[in-house]
Amino acid sequence: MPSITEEVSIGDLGSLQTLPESFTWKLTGADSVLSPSSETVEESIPLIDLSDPDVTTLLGNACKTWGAFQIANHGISQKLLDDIESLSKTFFDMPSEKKLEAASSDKGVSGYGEPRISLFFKKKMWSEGFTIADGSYRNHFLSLWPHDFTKYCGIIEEYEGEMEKLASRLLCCILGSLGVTVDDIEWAYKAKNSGSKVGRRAIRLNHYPVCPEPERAIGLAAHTDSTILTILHQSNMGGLQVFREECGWVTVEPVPGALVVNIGDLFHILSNGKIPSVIHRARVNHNRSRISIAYLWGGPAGDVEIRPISKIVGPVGPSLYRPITWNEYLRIKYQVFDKALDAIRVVNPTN
Ligand SMILES: O=C(O)CCC(=O)C(=O)O
Ligand SMILES: [Fe+2]
Repeated sequence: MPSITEEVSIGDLGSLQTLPESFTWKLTGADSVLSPSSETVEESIPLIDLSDPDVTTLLGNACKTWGAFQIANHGISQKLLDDIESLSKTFFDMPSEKKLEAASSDKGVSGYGEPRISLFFKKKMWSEGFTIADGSYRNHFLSLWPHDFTKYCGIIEEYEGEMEKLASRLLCCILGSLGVTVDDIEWAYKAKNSGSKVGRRAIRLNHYPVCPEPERAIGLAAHTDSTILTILHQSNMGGLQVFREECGWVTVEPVPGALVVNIGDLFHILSNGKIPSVIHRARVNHNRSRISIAYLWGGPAGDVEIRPISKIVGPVGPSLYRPITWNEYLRIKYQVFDKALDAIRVVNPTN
């Protein structure tokens, strides 16, 4: 059999019959997934109906136990979810050269390319993505789809607007479970009252092509999101797994119409570690490709400092994380990756 050159373009992964060496991961026992027969723990993240009268308690418990949950009755129309999924599919189905025309620049995050966390790993991940972090997607869309430009930009704008509302609603409820409100976060309170956006946000379209040897490959390596929270629309194809200390990796089975919510590092900081960010990853499979759309709801722009909410820390409890701007946190994250929260942790917290 001819050996596969290591010059693999991520835009062509789905056509490969053999797993190239640069994509092989050594997955160990710790990487195995909780067997569905385990009786000791709840088997996966809870599905929460947002119209449930007990929603605050349910969300609070899910956040503390799992750092992730699925939501039903979230108010996002199925049409919008289908539209953004088919937009993503149209993009990823394009020839590699076409996708590369939308490649992100060296400096920027917006555009087409490998997962941003790739730089922390020697091996490559079996996925490609398109990040929408600013208005530059409009230029890409115009050259990719001159005829459908308005329609596709409309889908992105509507998705951003709807997700922002949903994310704010989730933030209120989860804070409520800790006995505080958005008004207890100074910058969020100011943003709310001035009618500006609470945090910066991005949409990441992810594509995981079919893989010849899924057990030796990884779609997206283990990470936490640098967000307040992330709302993930996964197509009806599973692949997302969350990590829980007590039971290892747990698969999040897709529930039709439901969305997945992951707690990110910023919520971890705001809650002084009471609502920890969740480690998660994406696996791949050999018979169907998978698309996921992540709405990443991040921190405030500029020199605004974020810190644990004083009402949560309380008059006696020490604040575990030092004040930091969101830009600085992201810089640290892209230097030390999974040690970023430790890097801003106060060594000897005093009251
Ligand atoms: O595709 C998935 O299931 C996970 C995506 C993800 O974690 C991300 O985009 O940060
Ligand atoms: Fe993620």
